[in-house]
Amino acid sequence: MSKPIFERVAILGLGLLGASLAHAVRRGGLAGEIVGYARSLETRDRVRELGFCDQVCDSAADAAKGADLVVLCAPVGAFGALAETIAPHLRTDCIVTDVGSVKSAVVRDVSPHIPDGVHFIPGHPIAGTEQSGPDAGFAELFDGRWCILTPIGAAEDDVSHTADRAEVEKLARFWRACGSNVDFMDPHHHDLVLAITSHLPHLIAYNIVGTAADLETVTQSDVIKYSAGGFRDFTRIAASDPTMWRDIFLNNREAVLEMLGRFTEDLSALQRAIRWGDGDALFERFSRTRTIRRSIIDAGQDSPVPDFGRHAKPGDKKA
Ligand SMILES: NC(=O)c1ccc[n+]([C@@H]2O[C@H](COP(=O)([O-])OP(=O)(O)OC[C@H]3O[C@@H](n4cnc5c(N)ncnc54)[C@H](O)[C@@H]3O)[C@@H](O)[C@H]2O)c1
Ligand SMILES: O=C(O)C(=O)C[C@]1(C(=O)O)C=C[C@@H](O)C=C1
Repeated sequence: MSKPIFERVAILGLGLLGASLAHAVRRGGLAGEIVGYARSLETRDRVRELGFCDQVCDSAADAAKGADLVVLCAPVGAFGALAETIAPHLRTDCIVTDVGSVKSAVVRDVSPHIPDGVHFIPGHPIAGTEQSGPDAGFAELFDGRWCILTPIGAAEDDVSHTADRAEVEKLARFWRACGSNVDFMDPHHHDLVLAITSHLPHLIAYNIVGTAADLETVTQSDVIKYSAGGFRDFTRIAASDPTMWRDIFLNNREAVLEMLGRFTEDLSALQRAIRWGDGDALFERFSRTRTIRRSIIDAGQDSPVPDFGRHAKPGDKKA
């Protein structure tokens, strides 16, 4: 158990990410007090029952008051309004951060509301599951995963010239104590990288599962009964929270459209290779992608099944 890094951590939004963060903060003893806010009474009551916050407030302003760390954990489309609501109540010198899956739009929406003397340091833990809500949270979610911080004005991998250098380092220390590895990027670069590694895969999953569900010649029960490994993996991703993902696509539009354009061209090339029986082209492509998978495993970015960080929680029965 470490010494607390913050006196009062306010977590606004108590779904998968907010709840997991509260659990991780408690596990590490990283805060004197964990205060939570959720929009609905039902969630607030459930969080009181689950007991992972020391206090659950009925308003975001009350939760943020007196906090030296405020973490926005709602869907990214809600961040601007949340920041506006809490702004007058923020303690001077407090750090405001977030866990949103896009960064440029968050900087655009939140920065205008941040008062002088408050440090806004956007962040994104690259850790999640397809589950949502407060019951889905667990302390191990961030263990061994990357958390990307995108301090405003910092070049990639270099936070030395941000005005908030000491605060950036404090926040990085906090995420490390939550189990993460920390990296720095500028928001634009983050959005491009995540567009290909996270957002496009989700779009493809939503689309392929939707296509299968709409087929007339293959019934839905055929799809469910004979769902092979590949399709099954897509259905897990396509079960992710619709509000969260709507907000991600609306707020990372340009980067996603750029990656989607490239993807569509590459898909057309595969289509052509199949049509013309060009086995060499298919073989070359599949061999190249196999190397990527091996590099991910070699880099320790994939874990053996069952993967508690992604598919299940410790204590869950093996499927
Ligand atoms: N789920 C993932 O895999 C994952 C991973 C990394 C980052 N994120 C980011 O974390 C954030 C939260 O995602 P999650 O998976 O915890 O979602 P979730 O649906 O489990 O939880 C979101 C919470 O925010 C609350 N909320 C919704 N609208 C709100 C509003 N207008 N004001 C205040 N609260 C509101 C919801 O009631 C819910 O409690 C998102 O910004 C998402 O992009 C998610
Ligand atoms: O594993 C999953 O279920 C996830 O989708 C997690 C995932 C990802 O794409 O890797 C989803 C969104 C994030 O912002 C970060 C992580």
